[in-house]
Amino acid sequence: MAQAQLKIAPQHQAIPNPASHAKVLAVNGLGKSYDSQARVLDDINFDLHAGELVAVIGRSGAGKSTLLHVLNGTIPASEGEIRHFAENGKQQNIVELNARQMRQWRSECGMIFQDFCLVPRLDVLTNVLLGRLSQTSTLKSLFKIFPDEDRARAIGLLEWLNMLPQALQRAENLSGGQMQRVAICRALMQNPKILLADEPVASLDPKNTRRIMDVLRQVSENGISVMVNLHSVELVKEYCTRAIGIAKGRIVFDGHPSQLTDSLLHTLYGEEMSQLN
Ligand SMILES: Nc1ncnc2c1ncn2[C@@H]1O[C@H](COP(=O)(O)OP(=O)(O)OP(=O)(O)O)[C@@H](O)[C@H]1O
Repeated sequence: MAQAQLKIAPQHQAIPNPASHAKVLAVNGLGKSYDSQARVLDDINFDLHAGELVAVIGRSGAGKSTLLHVLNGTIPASEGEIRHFAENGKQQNIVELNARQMRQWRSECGMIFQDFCLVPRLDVLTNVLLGRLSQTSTLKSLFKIFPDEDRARAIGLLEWLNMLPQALQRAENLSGGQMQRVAICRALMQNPKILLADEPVASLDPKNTRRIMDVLRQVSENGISVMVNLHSVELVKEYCTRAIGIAKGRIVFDGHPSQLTDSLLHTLYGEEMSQLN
């Protein structure tokens, strides 16, 4: 996919529904408990399709972040299965992968973390190139030896997200919105089929928020399945093709954002309703 040439799309009038596209994930009976605590995720079931832009919503502590981390494999599941359907027809259960297979899975399932996880003292371009880490030897990355085609792709992605002027700046000198864009470039560098974004617009100003949401929409329109934790129902309704609502670790809503009624939102957010926008 040539994300590097993509341009931010203009405002969309109607949200398409890509639920009929190829299934990429089937999550069945997924559960998670940390230590001996009660279940943080309980009997989670859903399918994910190519090109969907799915918002994961719910009050603080509902389990949204945990869900994305379990899908990505950075946190192990306690029970259930996450079945991945690859383009070549192969299937695998993510919860059963060994370490090598898990590294491969993480290159297909990119994740943008809440705290960006950039290397502060490295320049922006190298941070983006580190997205190829699973496909490059550690020694080569240590000495910043990357193939020309990877460099060209990284530069293309930075250009797409208007970050090329900062390419040689240290990541630690960037603003939050700029760091978020670099984190997206790094995740896309892996050429993922699925992109998970854990609160990518938290603490961003309105302009940067729209910029990031426009990018996520563009990515999904190119066939990548995007799952994003969001706290703004307004953004969910404007951008997402589907919303999954979680309360106390269970899915209580799975449907089109336009179906999110006040009563459903009240079930999801309780007294946090007043803080929504
Ligand atoms: N590493 C951990 N060890 C123990 N408990 C954890 C851990 N991480 C999260 N939890 C607990 O799991 C529950 C769900 O947390 P999670 O971060 O997934 O919620 P969230 O919906 O993403 O919340 P927020 O919107 O505030 O980020 C919370 O009760 C939290 O305290």
